[in-house]
Amino acid sequence: MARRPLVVGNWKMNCTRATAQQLLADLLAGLPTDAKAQVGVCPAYVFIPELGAMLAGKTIALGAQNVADQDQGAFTGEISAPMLKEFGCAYAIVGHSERRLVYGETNALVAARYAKAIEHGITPIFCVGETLEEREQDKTFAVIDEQLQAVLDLCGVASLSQAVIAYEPVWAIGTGRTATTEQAQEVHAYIRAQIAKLDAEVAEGLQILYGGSVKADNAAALFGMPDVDGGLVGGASLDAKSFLAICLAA
Ligand SMILES: O=C(CO)COP(=O)(O)O
Repeated sequence: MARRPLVVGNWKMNCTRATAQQLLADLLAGLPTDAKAQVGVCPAYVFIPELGAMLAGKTIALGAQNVADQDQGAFTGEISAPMLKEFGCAYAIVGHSERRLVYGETNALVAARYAKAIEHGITPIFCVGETLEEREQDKTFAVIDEQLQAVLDLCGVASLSQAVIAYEPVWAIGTGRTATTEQAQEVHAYIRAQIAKLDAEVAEGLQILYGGSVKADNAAALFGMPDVDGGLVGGASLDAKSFLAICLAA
């Protein structure tokens, strides 16, 4: 089964109201309608209503950078899946390393967020990946096993047919230090093989994105690897020209 490439821009906590609109307008103007890759953008929550309106009927998909583990209630600062759905979000990133490491989100919390996205028909972009220290201690696969297992325990392998996985080695995020194509392929193939042990069909159809210093000049090589199905792009997604070049490399 051929997997369609997917390229998603994670804008993180960047842009003003005006620059967010301009960036999206430039992407809409520059992305060919017959682009091979599905393209998505994940702006900060406050920009979602306006950008969602700009995207009505367009081919670029809208996503959020996180999603609550609850539907509604006394959860100050959280945004629920039904709220995101109402504003047209097709995707929600869960378990980004910045959430895990800066804000202390655990595997269990990430799995609960993932579950809510699935329950409400939002595709979670489930991030996994090791720190530099973990890689140096040869713990990469063990760390990824634990991150995956939390989601498998709560939601089962079938849920992955409605999800996307993003492998983001923490040491490659925002550092300009990209994983080599071989390093990325090795981990992507490992993730797919682990899932294939449980369900070969789900594993075959699963889009596994690479994230971590994806740029216009390394995207084609990364996306050319057999188990790399696109990218989750941070810094380079804030510049329309470079993000469009990355999209077209997929
Ligand atoms: O964290 C990332 C995407 O979610 C990657 O960020 P950079 O592309 O800036 O390294």
